[in-house]
Amino acid sequence: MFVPAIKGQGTEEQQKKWLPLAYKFQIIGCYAQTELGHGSNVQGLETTATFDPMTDEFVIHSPTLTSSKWWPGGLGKASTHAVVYARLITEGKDYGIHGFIVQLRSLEDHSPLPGVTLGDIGGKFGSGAYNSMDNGVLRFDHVRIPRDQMLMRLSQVTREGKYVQSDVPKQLLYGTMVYVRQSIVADASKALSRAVCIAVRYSAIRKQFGSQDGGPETQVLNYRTQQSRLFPLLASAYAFRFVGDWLNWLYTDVTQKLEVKDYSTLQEAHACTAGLKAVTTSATADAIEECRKLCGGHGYLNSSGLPELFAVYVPACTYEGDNVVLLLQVARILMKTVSQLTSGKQPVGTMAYMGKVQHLMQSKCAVKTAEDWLNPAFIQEAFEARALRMAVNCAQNIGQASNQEEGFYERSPDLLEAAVAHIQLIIVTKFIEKVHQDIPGHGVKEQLQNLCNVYALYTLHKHLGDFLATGSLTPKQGALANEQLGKLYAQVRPNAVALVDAFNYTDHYLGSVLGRYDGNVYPALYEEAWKDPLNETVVPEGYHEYLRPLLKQQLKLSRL
Ligand SMILES: CCCCC/C=C\C/C=C\C/C=C\CCC(=O)SCCNC(=O)CCNC(=O)[C@H](O)C(C)(C)COP(=O)(O)OP(=O)(O)OC[C@H]1O[C@@H](n2cnc3c(N)ncnc32)[C@H](O)[C@@H]1OP(=O)(O)O
Ligand SMILES: Cc1cc2nc3c(=O)[nH]c(=O)nc-3n(C[C@H](O)[C@H](O)[C@H](O)COP(=O)(O)OP(=O)(O)OC[C@H]3O[C@@H](n4cnc5c(N)ncnc54)[C@H](O)[C@@H]3O)c2cc1C
Repeated sequence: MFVPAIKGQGTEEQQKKWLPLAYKFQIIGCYAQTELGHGSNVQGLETTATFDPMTDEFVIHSPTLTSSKWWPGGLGKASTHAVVYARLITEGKDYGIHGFIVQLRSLEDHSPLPGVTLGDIGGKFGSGAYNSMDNGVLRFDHVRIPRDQMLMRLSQVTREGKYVQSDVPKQLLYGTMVYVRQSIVADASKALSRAVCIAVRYSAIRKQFGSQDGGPETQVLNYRTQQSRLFPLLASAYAFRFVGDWLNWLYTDVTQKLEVKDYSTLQEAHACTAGLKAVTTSATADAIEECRKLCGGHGYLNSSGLPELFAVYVPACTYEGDNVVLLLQVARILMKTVSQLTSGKQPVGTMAYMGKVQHLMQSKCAVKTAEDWLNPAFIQEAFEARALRMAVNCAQNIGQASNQEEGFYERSPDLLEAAVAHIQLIIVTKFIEKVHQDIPGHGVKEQLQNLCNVYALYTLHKHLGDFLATGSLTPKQGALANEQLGKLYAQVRPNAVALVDAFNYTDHYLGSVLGRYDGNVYPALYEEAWKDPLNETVVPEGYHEYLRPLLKQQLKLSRL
């Protein structure tokens, strides 16, 4: 994040100076935004950067305990520099949050520079790999930096101390977060597909209970309940991959537009990255835990790979924007779009469907049989109607409040659901678009088509309340969707293992005895147990000190 921050907010000159140093690891940088007292509310940060025209320097200071930087990854032990976000004060006026490059440690011996106090914030959730990340705490006591270490692409402070705003939107200050949020969506698919690969492979190996005619035991993957819990997660892994690819395209497109000062798609980029980050990370965190349960008792062993995957993954719901906070950003943009519908302004990009308001508010779903749900046009329209009607309902309810902000606050739980509906529509749409493209490989398209339908109909089934409450579907149509879903699971079953093998993960990368490619699970589990340090001794440490006296005493008592 240090590098993208300099790329996005630094002038060409600043980029020329700092980026080669970072690329060659001659300096190590971190992204120091969050403080002890404020993370979500970036405008509430308290660290100050006060310009001193006498010396042509900024004085970086932490005025309160709550202004201590808290969480930045790489800060605690490794970083020599940070991009620090602080309130810029010049000529006695507070101009709000800006980025500054600040050296923290000596390049000679790595000791903190004068006025800098820093360290690691301590152990984190689980005993997994995230504890190898040195998330840190940082305080400044009037630390001076040259004026040219303010990141000056978006605004500048002159030698005289005059504040000059460039003609670019101030939201570009948040550009690094937009970049990382789109990477996090791609990362969600990776984490989810790892968990699903382990659970599918193991479910094909694991057998429980005999068949009714006394034949061999049943692979747990053949249980309908196992399929109905697992196959939607498999479909989600593919869905997130495709929407992640599309989001990467959108981000690249926005970046190219920004270079020629076209800011028209900035809002779209913010809404899509924030919303997709929130929906995909929440779904992935839940799915990894579900995969653990799908592996029964063995899923709880560290050697299954799932506990560590969960512990490392779950903060994704919080970092780079708490998911609820991000969904409320999407909701704000939805409300703005709804309010502009009456003025005739045509929504664009992923909001374009809202332009069909007249039709979608009254449309009746034409599904009559379970097979009708295989028609992508029916799926698309049902998701569009649900999302639009939820947004319009929210807007109408907010409109009845005494003021907009109060209404937004009161209706925020409904707004969250409306935002989720909009984002799920994007995921479904991008999956449908994907399966309409040319897809090489015999039968691959058909499999992707099945997964696309599983993702859409499972999402519909899970959120059926939304579809019914908005009148987008009848209860009968909801039941038909569920009936079709069951048929789809049966079609996915013969290819389930191939569909996870297609992720092409090595055993080393998966790090799971349950998810081994060769399926040799039981010998591997048995062997793994013996590697436990507890098994290095037969008689445990502490036996003579604690257990023996206790056992002896019991023996004496029983002889009395
Ligand atoms: C690099 C490779 C990555 C690989 C990825 C894999 C894994 C990643 C691994 C680890 C990640 C590790 C660490 C994570 C690091 C961090 O967590 S860094 C800290 C991140 N912090 C946050 O995300 C804070 C969340 N808060 C915010 O984003 C914002 O402050 C806010 C919630 C959006 C509110 O801001 P505020 O200024 O109050 O805005 P307001 O609501 O008033 O909106 C003003 C207008 O600005 C628009 N807007 C808001 N955000 C953006 C944006 N990002 N881009 C564009 N526009 C934005 C908003 O829509 C408003 O527009 P109007 O037109 O005025 O309505
Ligand atoms: C592993 C990890 C790595 C991190 N790395 C970095 C880093 O490198 N650099 C950095 O600067 N930061 C980093 N962070 C900080 C991270 O970005 C913040 O923790 C995150 O943005 C959430 O902010 P917060 O902690 O202030 O949560 P809070 O905002 O305090 O959230 C607490 C609760 O309040 C709710 N809430 C908050 N505001 C609202 C609202 N307006 N409406 C409704 N509900 C609300 C939230 O939903 C949540 O339930 C990291 C955090 C973690 C966990």
